[in-house]
Amino acid sequence: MRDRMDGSIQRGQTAAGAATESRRPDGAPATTRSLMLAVGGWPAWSVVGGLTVLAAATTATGLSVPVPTWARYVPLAASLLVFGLPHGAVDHLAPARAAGERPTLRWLGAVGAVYLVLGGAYTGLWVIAPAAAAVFFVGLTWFHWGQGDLYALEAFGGSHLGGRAHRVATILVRGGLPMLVPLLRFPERYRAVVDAWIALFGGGADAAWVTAPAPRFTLGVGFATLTIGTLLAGWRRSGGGTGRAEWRRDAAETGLLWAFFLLVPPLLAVGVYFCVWHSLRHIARLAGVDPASTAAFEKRGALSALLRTGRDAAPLTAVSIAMITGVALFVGIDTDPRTLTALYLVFIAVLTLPHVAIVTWMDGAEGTGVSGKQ
Ligand SMILES: CC1=C(/C=C/C(C)=C/C=C/C(C)=C/C=O)C(C)(C)CCC1
Ligand SMILES: [Fe+2]
Repeated sequence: MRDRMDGSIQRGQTAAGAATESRRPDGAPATTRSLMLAVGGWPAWSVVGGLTVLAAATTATGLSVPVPTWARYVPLAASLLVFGLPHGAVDHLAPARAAGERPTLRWLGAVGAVYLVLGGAYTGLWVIAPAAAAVFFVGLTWFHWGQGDLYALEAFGGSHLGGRAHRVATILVRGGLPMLVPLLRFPERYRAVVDAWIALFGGGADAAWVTAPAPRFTLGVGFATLTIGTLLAGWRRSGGGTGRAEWRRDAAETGLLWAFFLLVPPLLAVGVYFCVWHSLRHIARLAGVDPASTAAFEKRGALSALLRTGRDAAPLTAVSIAMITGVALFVGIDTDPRTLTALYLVFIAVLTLPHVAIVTWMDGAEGTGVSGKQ
């Protein structure tokens, strides 16, 4: 969908691209790239890189840094305000903007209906079959976080990305890093999180299959092979010049995330990743389709663009926090952080299904992700 021209991204073919270009004929595609680097690139690389170096140093020196139990919950708790919940709270405006239109009542109604139907159905599944709903949630996040990273790779340049098979493989690799790699190193902690989701619904909290060693070994070897194969395919396509540099960034990110999720305890790692990696990348995407945020970025920089998107996200973030607080009070949940985290994640799960539908629709409208052509 994007041809490379003089090192900038050409988005002419797409609905959003056409609108973007007509709004800013002076090089909007390059702005998409710098927005993704400034908002979705450097902050994520610094935080995830810093934590990985720290974790590697303590592991290598055998030094044990006791992380107090409550601290493990901090990033996930922070995601209520720090980019996590807010990144989805712009869904009512995002599809219209991705299509190069103004959000009208019709758009709002359509997004509301998607949330009501899919969110409602998925809530039902949690009540009827919590174990199946839990497995589905991990699979859904696997796809969605992979989809988010594929979009970012394209925004960075992405000329090493191939056709559909390579794109699907890239989604599987990028989504599997946060969803599968923690299981390989920390099965017990992984299982505790899944058990707590199921326990919320009173079911027998026993996801014993999570910690079974044989499938874990097979999954690990399979996923490592998929990672290497996907990177090799990208390397072959990348040729020389900027393509090779883009491939190098992809490979470095992939390696970094492998190390991060192998070294940092999962609750902490997934919480940090959700806030500064996935959510910030999506916010960079949102800012890129919103003329006001893009203008703010061009004039005053990344923080200004973030504040504008934050303003759009504020009302529905507040509604979501009120809803989850209401549910917690209504069911009289205890204040054990494990239970609160489980409730928060199930709440996120219910919001994530419609959110994924919206983002997948945006991919189609913009001709990106699996919908992208080479
Ligand atoms: C916390 C945690 C887990 C799952 C988290 C999930 C599934 C989060 C999903 C968040 C979403 C979808 C946000 C919206 O984009 C695991 C990997 C089971 C175990 C380790 C700790
Ligand atoms: Fe998302």
